[in-house]
Amino acid sequence: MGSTITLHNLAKTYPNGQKAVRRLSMTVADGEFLVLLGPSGCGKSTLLRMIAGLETISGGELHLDGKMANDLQPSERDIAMIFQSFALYPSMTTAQNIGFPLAVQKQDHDRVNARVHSVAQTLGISHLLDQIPGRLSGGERQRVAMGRAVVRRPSVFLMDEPLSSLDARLRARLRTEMLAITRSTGATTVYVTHDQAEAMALGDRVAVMRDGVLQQIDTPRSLYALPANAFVGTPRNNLLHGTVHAPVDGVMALSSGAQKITLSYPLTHDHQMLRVVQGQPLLIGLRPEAIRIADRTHATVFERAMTGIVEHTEFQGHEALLHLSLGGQRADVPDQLADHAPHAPARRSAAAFVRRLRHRTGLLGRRLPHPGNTQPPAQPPARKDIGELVIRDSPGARHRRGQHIPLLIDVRNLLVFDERGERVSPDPTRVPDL
Ligand SMILES: Nc1ncnc2c1ncn2[C@@H]1O[C@H](COP(=O)(O)OP(=O)(O)OP(=O)(O)O)[C@@H](O)[C@H]1O
Repeated sequence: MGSTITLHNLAKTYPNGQKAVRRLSMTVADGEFLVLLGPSGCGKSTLLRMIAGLETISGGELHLDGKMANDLQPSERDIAMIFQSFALYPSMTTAQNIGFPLAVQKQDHDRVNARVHSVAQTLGISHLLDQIPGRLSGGERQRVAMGRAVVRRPSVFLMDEPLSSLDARLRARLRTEMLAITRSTGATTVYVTHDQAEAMALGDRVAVMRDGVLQQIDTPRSLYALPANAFVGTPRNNLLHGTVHAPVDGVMALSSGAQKITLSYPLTHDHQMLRVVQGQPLLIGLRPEAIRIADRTHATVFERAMTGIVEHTEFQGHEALLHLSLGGQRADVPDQLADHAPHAPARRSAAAFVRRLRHRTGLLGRRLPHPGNTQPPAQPPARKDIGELVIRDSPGARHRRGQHIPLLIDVRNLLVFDERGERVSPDPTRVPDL
């Protein structure tokens, strides 16, 4: 059995004034595996430690199974925590380390023994029960640490980058095992990582954080398909500066630098709505599946030709990454997003959407300057040295620096964000159809 964890406007300000978590609200369902994803310093560990009771809460409420838990002692929360640096008792054997939480509860020796053996078997470390940690490998020690967390069958697991010190193969194997164990116990899990691939692989849902602010919480599929903003979508997106052209008597197009992507007619609902942001500085997100290397003669009705110039090739064994220049300017995630809490879901009418778009892009009223930041948003510097576009290539292809590469862009897979990084296309009010 797991617990439901509810955070309501949870906040943490450290004594030095550092705001690590800002009014964060979400609910983790009973038995759910939730991944907290975000870059270093965004407040993931602080949030986890507040749930565990290891850090005081500065504001808001924490509820465990509907009961206010802000002031509960860690030992009263039925929570087990697993850290990156697994602190095992060096002089205790594997069996003693795993059984320790039960031993301190003064449980019957035979019962403890039986539980330790059963847990060790599940984790594949029965043959290591008499070893001390100094004689174990990193992976084995992490298994023992997991065993110690699992043995008392807590209703919540909190895991803080538990696998980050292990090599890639072991990490992949252990994370599958960890998922299986938490599923089998029915516990609720909150798992912290800054590894996007790990988050996507593990999470029932993924909560993306930036600078203490929750950006989006959703299933991995929805996060990938419909990122709320450029920050959430960036790790797998190429982000280009661009604008929408919508001449009254011509075809609508997006341009980036000297290159143009004409949209397909009849226009989709999402593309029709882009008319409202014409002429505005925008960010165009191109996911890897939106781009392929092929000549315009191979284009489907949804594909548009572009040309990239090879700046650099990164050989990765199973594939190569081509860094291409498009003659435009690569965009980075706007800093303004940092303090910007995502919008509450809006009404689903097109009119409301248009009004909101207009407001955001300054057609109606001026946007208020960000608190403490009265400067206009600065354009990030051009990074022409490595190109604006990174695409996958077959490892056998030998493209030379300076070579012109024909590209086809699928207009159905375009993401468009406003200059603050908020998604404007696909329609932000659309419910994922996945
Ligand atoms: N005890 C503390 N006192 C003051 N500031 C702190 C303290 N602990 C953390 N911070 C700050 O709070 C912010 C969030 O830290 P936190 O460790 O929660 O981030 P994180 O996302 O877990 O980072 P990482 O992935 O590097 O562990 C950071 O700016 C950090 O420097």
